[in-house]
Amino acid sequence: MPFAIYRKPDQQELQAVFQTDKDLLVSKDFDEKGFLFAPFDTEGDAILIRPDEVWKGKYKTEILANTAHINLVEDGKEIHVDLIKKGIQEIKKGRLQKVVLSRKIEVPLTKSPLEIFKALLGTCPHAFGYLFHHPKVGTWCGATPETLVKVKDKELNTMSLAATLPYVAGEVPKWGSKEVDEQQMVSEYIGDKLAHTMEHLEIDDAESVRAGTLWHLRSEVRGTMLPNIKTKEAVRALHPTPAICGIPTAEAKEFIKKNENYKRTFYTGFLGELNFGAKEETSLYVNLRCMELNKYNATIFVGGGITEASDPESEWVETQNKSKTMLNVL
Ligand SMILES: C=C(O[C@@H]1C=C(C(=O)O)C=C[C@H]1O)C(=O)O
Repeated sequence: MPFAIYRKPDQQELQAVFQTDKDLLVSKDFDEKGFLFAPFDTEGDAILIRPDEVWKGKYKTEILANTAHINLVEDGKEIHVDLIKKGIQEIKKGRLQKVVLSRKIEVPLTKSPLEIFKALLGTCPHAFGYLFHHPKVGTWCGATPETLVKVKDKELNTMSLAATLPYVAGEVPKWGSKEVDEQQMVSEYIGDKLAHTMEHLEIDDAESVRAGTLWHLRSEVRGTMLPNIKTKEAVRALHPTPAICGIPTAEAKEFIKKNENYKRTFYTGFLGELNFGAKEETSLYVNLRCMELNKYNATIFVGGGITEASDPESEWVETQNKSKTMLNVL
């Protein structure tokens, strides 16, 4: 039976949504109620789990340390480094400013989906952790640090999240100009994209936030939507954000589709509650730090933002560091 079980960031509660038949439901206008699971490609179907049964329960997250030694997967390095070089060359031609390039990693499975999900909740308490299953779509699991959009009445919250450094206990991250500029670019772009839908909009200064084994730079963004604007318009204005696609959006998307060596499907899509609960709130997250679970293996997805200032080797290392979040629990 289709279901999603999830824990919101920093919460001590688990929630689950079950659909009692196996129908594949699609949300067209984000007017329905339920749990949404949408792909990266805006032309693809946004899957909806109808909340026939809803369950909530207290869940004390058992905080787990990250494994001291993780075996990173070096396969595919040359292909990914070449892709990054190609991205930098394209940016130098002047049409593209930023493009997010990604890859997938196959790892044999030794644990059940539920064990993996519980371990992710323990290692990433500040993330939105989820386990999604639909017999006609597959099984996905992740712990994402990124909110796409939250809408309550007309109040909207989102964030500009970009730039990555490894987390080292007891040390504060030292951001370089590449990272600061990259995150600033994302903030400005989100501001521009939302401008026509909002009465007013505030974008906070960037702060360092921890996501499992990593640091990111984040600015919170909030505002009030114009009376005639619905969640659908806000989502369409935001997705795909430059945090996971690039700047300008159309050019970056085209470059990704043409040059990435696989189909992203639900990685860098978005998921979460749609018009949910008594107050019909929506809270959607970007599907990052995630994996697709099959019978015998897990497919992990990782990527990073490429700008003119990117160094291909460091960008490879960044995707390796991102993969630790998932490798840690497999
Ligand atoms: C694309 C990913 O993450 C995104 C890219 C980041 C970056 O380029 O530094 C940081 C956070 C996310 O917005 C990913 O985790 O796969």
